[in-house]
Amino acid sequence: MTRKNPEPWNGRNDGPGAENARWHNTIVDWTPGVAAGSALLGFASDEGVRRNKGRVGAHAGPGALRAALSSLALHRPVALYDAGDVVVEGQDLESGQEQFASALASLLADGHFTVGLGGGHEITFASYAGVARALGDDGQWSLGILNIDAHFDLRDEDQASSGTGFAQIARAEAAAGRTFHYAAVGISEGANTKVLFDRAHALGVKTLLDTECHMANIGRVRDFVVEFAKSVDHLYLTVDLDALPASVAPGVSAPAGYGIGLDVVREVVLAAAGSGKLVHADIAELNPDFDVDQRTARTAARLINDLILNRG
Ligand SMILES: N=CN[C@@H](CCC(=O)O)C(=O)O
Ligand SMILES: [Mn+2]
Ligand SMILES: [Mn+2]
Repeated sequence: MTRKNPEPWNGRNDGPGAENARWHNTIVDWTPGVAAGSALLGFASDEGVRRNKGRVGAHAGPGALRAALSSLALHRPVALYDAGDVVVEGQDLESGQEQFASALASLLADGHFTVGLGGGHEITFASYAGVARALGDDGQWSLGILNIDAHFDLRDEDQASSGTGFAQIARAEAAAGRTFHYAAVGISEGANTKVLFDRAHALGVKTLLDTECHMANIGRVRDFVVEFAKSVDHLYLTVDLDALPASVAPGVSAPAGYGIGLDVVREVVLAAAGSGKLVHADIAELNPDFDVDQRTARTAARLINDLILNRG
């Protein structure tokens, strides 16, 4: 595992000034002591996907997300920082998760809003660990974890993977004497066995199925997010891109057979961003090897942009 410094951002340049602002000519490298803003931290890992028997390639996700963000126009002044990547080398996922958690906790302690760039969904335990450290590991705060995903990722296995993150968090929260607050949006009945649904039920997971997530039902979807956010002190949003239809997000390990529409995902992201509770978000499972015309990366980039610009 290593820490990689940010690389230069490039993109279309239409001239100087705020009216020509894009990500690449606005974002600067994070350095200690910079004014609070929004900071990107990559997690270049697919060791969790490999352990979960998926299609590897997500280690290149952070670079592909930056490339898709670079030319996006910025319509409001915003302080953007790139804090580089934590790179998981070989099979040492746990050291990488620890290093990501430590770097994330420092950024949060400095007052930044942070966005984790995955990487497989093994990023979620690293994100959680960093947020918990920043809040105070032994504190009695409540953290809501909102996951947009086709999968519960509640596998109960000896070895951590991209499919175990929320079971690991549940155990960590119980060990700290806190209640586990987990809400999942876009869950597919076809992609989760009864064992996983039963585990979700036993853990009190609030669930919206993919079949419930459509625009005719958007009021209920929005209420679900708003009520969940109200019920906790702090919110962490994680977006697994395999929640989207395979036509929108082909570049993932496990493309959705059904999937929830981008308009619904955007509403969920905006509701989380506007909750006033959101401290951290991450985007998981982008696998550039299977992407088509950067379709998945571009979609993810718009969601990151929406999240940062609409955070209340
Ligand atoms: N993070 C992904 N988790 C899914 C993967 C499913 C699959 O590979 O088909 C899971 O473990 O259920
Ligand atoms: Mn998934
Ligand atoms: Mn997942």
